[in-house]
Order: sequence, then C-alpha cells, then structure tokens
Amino acid sequence: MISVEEALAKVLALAPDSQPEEVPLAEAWDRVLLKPAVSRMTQPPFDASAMDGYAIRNEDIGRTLTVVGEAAAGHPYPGTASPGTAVRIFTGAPVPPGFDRVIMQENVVRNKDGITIADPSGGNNIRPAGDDFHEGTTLAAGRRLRAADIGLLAAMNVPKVTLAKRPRVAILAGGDELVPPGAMPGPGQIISSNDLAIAGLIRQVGGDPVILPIARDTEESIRQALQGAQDADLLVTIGGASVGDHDLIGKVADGLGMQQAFYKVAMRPGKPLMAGMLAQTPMIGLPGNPVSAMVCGIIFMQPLIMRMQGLRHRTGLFHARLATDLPAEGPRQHYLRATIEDGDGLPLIRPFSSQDSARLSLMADADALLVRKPGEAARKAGDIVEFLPLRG
Ligand SMILES: Nc1nc2c(c(=O)[nH]1)N[C@H]1C(S)=C(S)[C@@H](COP(=O)(O)OP(=O)(O)OC[C@H]3O[C@@H](n4cnc5c(N)ncnc54)[C@H](O)[C@@H]3O)O[C@H]1N2
Ligand code: MOO
Repeated sequence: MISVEEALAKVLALAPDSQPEEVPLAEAWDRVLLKPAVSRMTQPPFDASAMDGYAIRNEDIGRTLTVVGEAAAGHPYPGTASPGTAVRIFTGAPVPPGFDRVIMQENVVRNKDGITIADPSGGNNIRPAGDDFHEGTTLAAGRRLRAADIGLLAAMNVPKVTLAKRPRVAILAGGDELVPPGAMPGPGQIISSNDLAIAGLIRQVGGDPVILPIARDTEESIRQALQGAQDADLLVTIGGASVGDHDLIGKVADGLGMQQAFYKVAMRPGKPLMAGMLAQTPMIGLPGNPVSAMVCGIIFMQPLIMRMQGLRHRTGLFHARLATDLPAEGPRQHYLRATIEDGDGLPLIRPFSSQDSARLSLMADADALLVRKPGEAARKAGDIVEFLPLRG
C-alpha cells in the first residue's frame, strides 16, 4: 500500500494538458483563465473627478470664481481652464485641461454664476488617468475568475477570454443493489447516492459531470459502460473496488488494458482506491462506501480536476484544538469527520464518536476532516491538530 502523498502524486501525473477555449466574458465567472488577458483600455481614460462639485485652479483659491460651464459623466466640458473661472463638475466627468482641483459642493457657496470656496481643505479630488490600470496591463493566467476579476476584465474592454475547458467527468456507479433516487427499491436494494455526491464535488472544482446509467454487477455491464465512457476527459467509477466476488471494476478495467498507477492507499476511509489510464482516459476507481467515496473524491479527484484546468490545489492544512481525547492511530492516514466550533484563539474541533464510512448523515454534518498521520500517538483534549475544512 502506498502513502496518500505518493498516491496523490501518481493521480496528478495522470492529468492531460489543459485545453483552451474562447468564451464570452459574461460566461467566464468561476472558470480558469488559461491565457493572460491584456487590457485594451487605460482606466480612468482621462483625469476624472472623484466628487460632485467645482473644478478650479488651485492658485485661484481665495477669489470669487465665475462658473463658465458644466462637465458631467459622459459629457465633457469642451473648453480649458482660464484664470478666475470654475466648471460645475460631477463624479466621473473628465476634469477639463488646466484645472487641477475639484472642490466638493458642500464646501462651496454659490451665488448665481459666482462661487466662493468656504472650506479649501482636503485633497484635489481628481483620479489621474491610468490610476487603476493601463492599456497593455495583463491579468495573469492560472486564476479562477472571481466576480472582481470579471469586473476588471470588463473594464479592460476584454469581451472574450481564453479559458481552460471544463473537464467532462463521466461517473459510473455500479451495483445490483442500486436504484436511482425516486425509484422504488426492491428487496435488498438502496438508493444510489454516491454518483450525485461525486457530481457535486466535480462541479465544486469546475468540472462538468456526466452521470452514466448504473452498471450491474456483471463483467459485461461494466465493460460496456467503461468502453462507452472513454470520450470523457476523466472517468470516475464508484464501488466494486474491494476484494469481494462482485467487486469487478479492477478486473474489467484490467481486461480492457488499463495501465494501473496504483491500487490501495494507506488511508482511512478509502483504502481500496485505484487509479490509472484506460487508453487515453485517466481513470479513478473510488471505493463504494459513501463517505470513503467522498473523502477520496476530495483528496484525489478534486486536485486532479483542478490540475486538468492548470490550477494548483490547496496543500496546507488548518490548525485547531482538539475537543476530546483520541487513541493512537494505526498504519493508515485517518480522515475523521468532525465539527468546528469557535474556540479560544484556535477553533475547537470535535470528531464524531462514530466514524463509520457508510454514514452519510455524519459526512453531511461535518465541517472538517481532522487529518491524523499514520502511527500518530494518542492525543489529549486541548492538543493542537490539523484539519481540512469542508465548508467555504
Ligand atoms: N474483505 C474485505 N472487505 C472489505 C474491505 C477489505 O479490505 N476486505 N474493504 C472495505 C472497505 S474499506 C470499503 S471502502 C469497501 C469498498 O468496497 P467497494 O469499493 O467494493 O464497494 P461496494 O462493495 O460496491 O460497496 C460498498 C458499500 O457502499 C455501497 N454503495 C456502493 N455504491 C454506492 C452508491 N452509488 N450509492 C450508495 N451506496 C453505494 C454499497 O451498497 C455497499 O454498502 O469494501 C469493504 N469491504
Ligand atoms: O476505506 Mo473503507 O473506505 O475504510 O470504508
């Protein structure tokens, strides 16, 4: 059995190069910029007023000035400054050439066409041209575009961007006991939940999940499903990964010529994880227990999907204070489902007393996975431990 770190490195090595795609900016939110975007604008394009008030010449302060015209956003004043004059100006309007200050209107007394400045304190209230960015400024590639990035690109007058294609991820759940949500389970049957949960994890990191029909526990059913899914960018199977007579994924994939990168990882839950290449398609075989499938999805599948878009996954863990004693660990890295509460200085982490890898209700209530190293010694309440957050 290999370690989590080794397994992750082998999974990431399966990632093909990111594929570029030109996309209208309006559809680019939360997707990954693959080529740097270059600004076609200088912002602001002109010296712009930051206040509603009067454009004046600094050296005219103390005089009564004649208001000779108006500049509003989108409506520049056509002239230039001359001594003893002011221009009525509004926020966002170009400051006419020769004026070097805007006095906010609250600090001005107006009398017909004349103004006097009641309070000359404060700054010049002018945003110089190019204060924000210039034509040719680039937004670097490799970032997942947030709302502010989209706004910035719009301001840069970049109507289309080159993004990484969303990896299409085929999800194959298998098992004679499984029926889809909404169906009536027969004797011994349950509802297939893993495929939908895994689809959620795929969406969370920018992938495009395609849920395939549930495969039966026969070699033929699994073979057909695997063969039909090879046009996906990534193939994720769930279940049938262990050693039972009906656990056929490894056997069938092997028969189809899968190049296995590894089978079995020293982790809890998630031991019977498998990964490799099926022809040109990377494949991850997740274990069937619902929590095991999700934990492996978070630790291995999500980083792979991020890598396929040219992104790095988060590597660091967070620190918390343990709320309860914990026994020594065995030889596998343990991911305990836990809640997080506010604590004194550090958050308080409280692992659930049951860590059964079939209990989805606990996974749904968990705020974090408390990560314990293989062979870690017993811990006392109050000790500092590491966790991976599951929310936000
Ligand atoms: N003799 C051994 N038995 C088992 C071992 C072992 O080392 N030796 N490992 C256990 C561990 S750990 C896990 S994890 C499971 C993994 O088994 P499989 O990947 O073969 O998964 P299945 O047997 O198909 O299913 C396990 C469990 O999960 C339920 N399941 C499967 N798919 C779904 C789905 N889409 N939605 C909801 N629930 C699903 C399935 O009904 C089973 O209850 O093996 C242990 N056994
Ligand atoms: O790995 Mo199993 O995933 O321990 O339940």
